[in-house]
Amino acid sequence: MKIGLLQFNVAYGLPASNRATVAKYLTEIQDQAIDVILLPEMWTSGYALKSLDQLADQDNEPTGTTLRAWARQTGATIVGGSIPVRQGDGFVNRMLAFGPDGQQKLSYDKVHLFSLMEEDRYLIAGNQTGNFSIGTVPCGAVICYDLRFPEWIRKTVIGGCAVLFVAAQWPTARLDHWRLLIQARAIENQCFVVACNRTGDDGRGTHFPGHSMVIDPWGRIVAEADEQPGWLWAEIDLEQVEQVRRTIPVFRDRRTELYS
Ligand SMILES: NC(=O)CCC(=O)C(=O)O
Repeated sequence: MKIGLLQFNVAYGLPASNRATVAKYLTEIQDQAIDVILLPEMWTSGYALKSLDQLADQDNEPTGTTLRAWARQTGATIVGGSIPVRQGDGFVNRMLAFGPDGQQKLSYDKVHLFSLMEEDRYLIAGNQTGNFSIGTVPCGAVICYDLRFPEWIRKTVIGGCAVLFVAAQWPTARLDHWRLLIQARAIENQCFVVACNRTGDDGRGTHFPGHSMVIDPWGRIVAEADEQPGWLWAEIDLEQVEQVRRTIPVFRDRRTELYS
């Protein structure tokens, strides 16, 4: 599976500009055989939570149509980071994925809202795991702060997951946590973790370090970006998942009578 992670400097409160940025990066990869593309968290709006009335999608639009068109155009599954979407009287932080045939594969609403960035004041939390498949490969998805909840990720992986996608806006102040948590989640769940973070400054005092990463089921770094915006590429060998699960049979050895 060939994967492209697109980390970029999300323009605060400017969805049209952010859509144009991604579209421009996608022109760089025409005619390449790519299986999956991953975008960062809240990539249309940034954390402009006070302006969600104007910035959020309605019924997943217009971003749903854009992601669908990009998936068809690139021939890749697009795991579309996340975007704010109006939901009833409030808003959710939602990840959508579309296959190369334009079919929607996933709608996952961030479950753990990050109070340090006031998400709990402005957003409604999801309550369903993000399981989907790419071809025959079982995949899972979580969003940023969800990474700190191993019990939630275990539940996602038990639902079937060889590759876990993570979309993030994770600040530089906790870059060491970002790198360690991604590796830990890969080791304990014996799956690939593909994690895309944004770069740049949000203009409000928070800096984001990029460092998008791909980790294999043994916890080794397959690819890691630096702070610069752009593509990170990785090719992953899915057979490694079963190899690692055979070597240390963690899933067989769980004591589910003691915990679920
Ligand atoms: N956008 C987020 O959920 C940020 C999470 C974060 O920074 C953390 O330390 O956790």
